[in-house]
Amino acid sequence: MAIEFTKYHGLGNDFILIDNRSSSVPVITPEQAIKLCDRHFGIGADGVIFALPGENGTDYTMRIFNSDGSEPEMCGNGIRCLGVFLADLEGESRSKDLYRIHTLAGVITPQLMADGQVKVDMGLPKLLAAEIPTTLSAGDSKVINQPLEVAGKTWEVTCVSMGNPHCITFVDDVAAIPLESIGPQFEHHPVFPQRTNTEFIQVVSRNYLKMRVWERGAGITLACGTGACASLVAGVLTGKCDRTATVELPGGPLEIEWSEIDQRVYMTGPAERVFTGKL
Ligand SMILES: N[C@@H](CCC[C@H](N)C(=O)O)C(=O)O
Repeated sequence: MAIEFTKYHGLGNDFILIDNRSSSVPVITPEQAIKLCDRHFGIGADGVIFALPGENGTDYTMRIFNSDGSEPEMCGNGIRCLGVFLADLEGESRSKDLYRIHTLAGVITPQLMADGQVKVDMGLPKLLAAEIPTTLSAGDSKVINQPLEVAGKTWEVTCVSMGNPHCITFVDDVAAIPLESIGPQFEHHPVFPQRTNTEFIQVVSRNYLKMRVWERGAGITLACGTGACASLVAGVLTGKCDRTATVELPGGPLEIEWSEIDQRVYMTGPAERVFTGKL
């Protein structure tokens, strides 16, 4: 059976997108996703994303497999790519610019803007330890500036869930962080029962943050949308930044806002089609 795919990226966080609208079961298994994501023996990507029929009255459902075959609840850069992919698939029959997407993190709404950017209502951040989940604090308390021992050093971490878990550490110089060696130690730390994504943040000003990320199930990536949202929320919780900021990632900038009005997080950034192919 031939399966068509399109490769997209959001600031270098790259995905294989598959039109799965005729079935609610992904046409690729997690094991196959691992092979497709391989950068030497496959297509090469940080994950595989499926556009499935909508559930619970939504327009579509998004599912995603990380490059290690695990299934995360949400993906910020991926959902911007999905928005553009859906618009391409619908072509002339497209009647709207805003899609309601069912995800494991709830309903997320990417909106295609006139300037080509995609603005996403990423929903409410979750802040309680049990929701992250982490055992770093009592389940019903927040995890803000908590000490965590990793690689023989004590790090002050703040944890935020954007549907998926994030552990954020503020540092003086992101370039000096040995991400390759310490990333996996954060990801697999026993205080994170579902593993974690880990963000290192340098506060350049109250509206400009520099970020490097180690992603659960994917390792070092050039950008992480949920990570940028979680980091801004962590910056506000720790008093380090304003509620609106540019988060500069190795792949480029994302504009993030944690709205004072509705407490939801909004992310704006690009999504680019790279090429199409057939498996
Ligand atoms: N790159 C993504 C996040 C993808 C999921 C993550 N690896 C996880 O397992 O939670 C983003 O842009 O948010």
